[in-house]
Amino acid sequence: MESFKSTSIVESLSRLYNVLFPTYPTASASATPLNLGILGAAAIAPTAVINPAKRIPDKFRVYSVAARDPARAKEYAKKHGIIRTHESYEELINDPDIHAVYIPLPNGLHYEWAMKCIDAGKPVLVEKPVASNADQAAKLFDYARSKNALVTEAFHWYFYPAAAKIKEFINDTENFGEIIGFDGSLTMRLKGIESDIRASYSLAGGSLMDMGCYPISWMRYFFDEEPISAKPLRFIPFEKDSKIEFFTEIEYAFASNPKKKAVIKCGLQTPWKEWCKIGLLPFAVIRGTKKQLTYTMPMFGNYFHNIAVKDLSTGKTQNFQMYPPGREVWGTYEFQLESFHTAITQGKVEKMYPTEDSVNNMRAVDMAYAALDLPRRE
Ligand SMILES: NC(=O)C1=CN([C@@H]2O[C@H](COP(=O)(O)OP(=O)(O)OC[C@H]3O[C@@H](n4cnc5c(N)ncnc54)[C@H](OP(=O)(O)O)[C@@H]3O)[C@@H](O)[C@H]2O)C=CC1
Ligand SMILES: O=C1OC[C@@H](O)[C@H](O)[C@H]1O
Repeated sequence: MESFKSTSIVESLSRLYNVLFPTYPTASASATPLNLGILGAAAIAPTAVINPAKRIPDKFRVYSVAARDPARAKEYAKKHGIIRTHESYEELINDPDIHAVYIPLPNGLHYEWAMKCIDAGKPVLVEKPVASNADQAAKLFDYARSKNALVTEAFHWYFYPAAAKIKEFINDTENFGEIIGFDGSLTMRLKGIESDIRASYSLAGGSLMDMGCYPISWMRYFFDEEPISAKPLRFIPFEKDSKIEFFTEIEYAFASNPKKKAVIKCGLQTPWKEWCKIGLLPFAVIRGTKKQLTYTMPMFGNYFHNIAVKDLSTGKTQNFQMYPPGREVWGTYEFQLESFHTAITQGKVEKMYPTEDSVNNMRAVDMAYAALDLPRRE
């Protein structure tokens, strides 16, 4: 609890200003940053790596991007200040000047291109979910191990210091009680969803794949236990492809306690009514027998986050924040990228999202699809 504190409005506004209007440090003269290459002129790359790299210019520089259409790559590179482009994904990963690769391709292409990066001898940060299903994820990491290669999933929330502090807090059984429940939610209403990669079964889309994988990963992280079964509570299919869910609600059960349950809500096209009930912001609620903790904004926490601890015996709630001292403006992505650098340069792979968690997370996603009677993503 000592590491949790309340943030004043002035602190919050000043931090928010600096997050929205960032100033970046310049690289030191002696710096030898790693050259990062991006596969695909993807919408997420500026948030996930291009801007975060500007905060750590001694460690990374975004060196190149490749797109299916080379002209698109050139335009994207110009817009984002990327040094050069490659004519194809293949050419980029095989260039000796590229030291590491980031894969923000559609989910269904993660496995294929991560395997190719291993063969090209490149450490690779793969967007979530790391593969289309658990078998693929297991194969990918087995292959990476056999080649002593670094392949890691971009579950950026994991790197925000508040997550580990919360875990420490809830694991103090004397204070928190036994952990018996979880509610996690990540929902949105995406514009242009019909033509989005998330609505394509052949690209391994779906709301569990895109959004649900986050609250599932929070559940597994805070519970430190794998679910044994999943029960579908609600499912709204995409009218043009019933294999794609636009909104899903799933309940998981656990072996340690038949009463222990976790409810996950995720939506690509969340019904307005549901949004009014659950709110727009992502959250993870961990229920103990003595206390209940609500972590609002486990991702994008540098804009704002809140940790509400309710004492179940008094009914009183205290609210805290945990902006990392000296790095208040850093988001999940900056911490993730810095860890990726440490893993590459110092071999500290334990800094990255654990590979067994990547596989088990996909197992929980596969389990949910089976429970919904929907085909696993391939
Ligand atoms: N960490 C995070 O916070 C977030 C992660 N993501 C993840 O990042 C990945 C990309 O998401 P996002 O950036 O929103 O998606 P985009 O559609 O913007 O980008 C996907 C890229 O994949 C390339 N691509 C290659 N083959 C295909 C194909 N057959 N169909 C469509 N695109 C193709 C395109 O690159 P090209 O330029 O070569 O045409 C495109 O730029 C997903 O895995 C998603 O889960 C997404 C959002 C947030
Ligand atoms: O990873 C993600 O996080 C944020 C969402 O808006 C997005 O769709 C998803 O891909």
